[in-house]
Amino acid sequence: MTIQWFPGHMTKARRQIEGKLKLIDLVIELLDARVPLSSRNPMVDEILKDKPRIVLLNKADLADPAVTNEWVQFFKKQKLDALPIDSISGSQVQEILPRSKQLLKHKIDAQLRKGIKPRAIRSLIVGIPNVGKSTLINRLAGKKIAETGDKPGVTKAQQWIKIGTEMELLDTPGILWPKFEDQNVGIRLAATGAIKETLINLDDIAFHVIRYFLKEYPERLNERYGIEEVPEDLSDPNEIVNIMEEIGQKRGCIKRGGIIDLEKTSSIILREMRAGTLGRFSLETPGEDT
Ligand SMILES: Nc1nc2c(ncn2[C@@H]2O[C@H](COP(=O)(O)OP(=O)(O)OP(=O)(O)O)[C@@H](O)[C@H]2O)c(=O)[nH]1
Repeated sequence: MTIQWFPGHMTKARRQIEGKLKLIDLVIELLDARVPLSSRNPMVDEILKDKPRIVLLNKADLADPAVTNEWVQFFKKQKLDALPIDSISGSQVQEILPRSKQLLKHKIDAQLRKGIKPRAIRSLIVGIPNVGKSTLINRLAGKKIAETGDKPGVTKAQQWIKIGTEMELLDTPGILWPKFEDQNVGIRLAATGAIKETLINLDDIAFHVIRYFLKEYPERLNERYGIEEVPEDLSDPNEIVNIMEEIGQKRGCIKRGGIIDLEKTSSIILREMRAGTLGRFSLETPGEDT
């Protein structure tokens, strides 16, 4: 599996962000709480350099809360303040301003000591496509500013949006790219809907999802599909395909001649997983190989 990504786009995106960095005090790095590393640009430190930064683990409403907690600790060790949020309901979004002020406290205090009234913190949201940048901008602004959608690559058009009196946000987010060369990253991003399904074989994505759920959340597969036994050897692809076929059989995905329709089965698994029918889940944990 290879995903084509024109290197020229990366250079252009990087230059655009570097141009904006000069205008701002703070970067808000948006990651998907279910896949914080896979949804992270591998060159982000190099691109953002020493610009103060807070990390937001977005879509935390969909992620496994225990694993999200582990990620918060992981980022803390890297001296990064990570905050789980849900941009749709707005849960924890109100924490962004106090955390930003805390991060820039030395600068704000220095201004106050000189008798200067601190100006609004200028910030920029950065993240890969479909991570929720526009949804967060709209939530912070309290109105619809940016175009949102569930298809990757919708964000377009720049001005400062006032977030109360203490923060201003650039209305156009910085678009980063994920680590495409890693097959696991591609699969996890396709599983969470961050990259177009057409780029990766549906069966491949569902295969990896089922294997992960068998390992981490077997009880969910039992509840939903009646999968009572977890195969001993999860590294054996046959075992995983057997489980997928069992699901297909139960869901009536049968082709002519009694053959299980794996593509239809995969499509059902992915749809139900994304709709939350299989419960809240994370597809990677800190320390695990990505
Ligand atoms: N459940 C949940 N869904 C979210 C959250 N934030 C965004 N979404 C959904 O994720 C999808 C992508 O959100 P956008 O705000 O369009 O993402 P974006 O990063 O601006 O995407 P591009 O325009 O492609 O760069 C939409 O369907 C949103 O409704 C969240 O916190 N929780």
